[in-house]
Amino acid sequence: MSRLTSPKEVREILLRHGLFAEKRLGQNFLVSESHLRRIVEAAQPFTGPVYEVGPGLGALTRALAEAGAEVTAIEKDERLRPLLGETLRGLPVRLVFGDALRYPWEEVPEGSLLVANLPYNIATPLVTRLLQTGRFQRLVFLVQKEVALRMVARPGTPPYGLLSLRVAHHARAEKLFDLPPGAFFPPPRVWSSLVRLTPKGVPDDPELFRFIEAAFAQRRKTLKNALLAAGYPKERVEAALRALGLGPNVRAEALDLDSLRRLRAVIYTPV
Ligand SMILES: C[S@@+](CC[C@H](N)C(=O)[O-])C[C@H]1O[C@@H](n2cnc3c(N)ncnc32)[C@H](O)[C@@H]1O
Repeated sequence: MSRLTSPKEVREILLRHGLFAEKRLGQNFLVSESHLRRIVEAAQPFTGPVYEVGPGLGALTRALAEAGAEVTAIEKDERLRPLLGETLRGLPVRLVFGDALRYPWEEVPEGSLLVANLPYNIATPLVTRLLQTGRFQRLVFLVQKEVALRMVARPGTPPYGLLSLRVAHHARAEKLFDLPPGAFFPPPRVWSSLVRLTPKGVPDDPELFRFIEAAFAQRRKTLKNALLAAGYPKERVEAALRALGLGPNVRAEALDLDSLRRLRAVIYTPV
């Protein structure tokens, strides 16, 4: 059986099934055996059911199942059904065909894991949603390097923003290693990174994030002007900045999650 770990093997199996890699679905298949192994290692131990989004040709799915994971794989591309039937034959994998953004993630068992080479166009909304469910104990996934940098960014650095804060609210974030375009077939235009998120079990806080969205809505403005533009009362904003020892020209991207949380609390404290 083909290991699917070279461009040649991937080209052959696609050809045999009359298929081609669909760019629209982010189909860049991982063809590097050593990276495959490192992804499986980063996800272990498999202390809960493993969900994979986008099994593609089944290379990662197979590696996970062979390492003892109980895998549910959700694939949008119905054309891959016969091919996955072949590559996953005999393995205890549950295949679901459909859009991962419509999957009932709120119903997965607590302590589940996500392990995936994510389609680039749904990575951010999907990861945000999975964190919000509070059901995952570990998420290990490949994304474009630029998205990985935003997920792990510290305040005051260019990639820091709403995504960094959403991730920081829910989880400890690590960027484990980078992969060159040549680790995939067809090769994407950009580098990718493996990210591991370890949720802290903190409930979602939609009101805090409405405030943070307002603070970051206009990055060129000062925090004060961004909040005024969003309708927060001037005297409360000024008083809160003073209470936190922040100058009137401070920008949202200079503040960490804790400072933004305190700022919001002071703005909302009745006088
Ligand atoms: C980057 S490829 C990864 C394939 C395979 N896991 C690998 O590592 O070689 C992304 C996969 O996600 C699938 N996909 C794209 N959008 C999806 C969606 N909304 N829901 C589920 N799967 C999706 C694509 O068809 C493709 O198989």
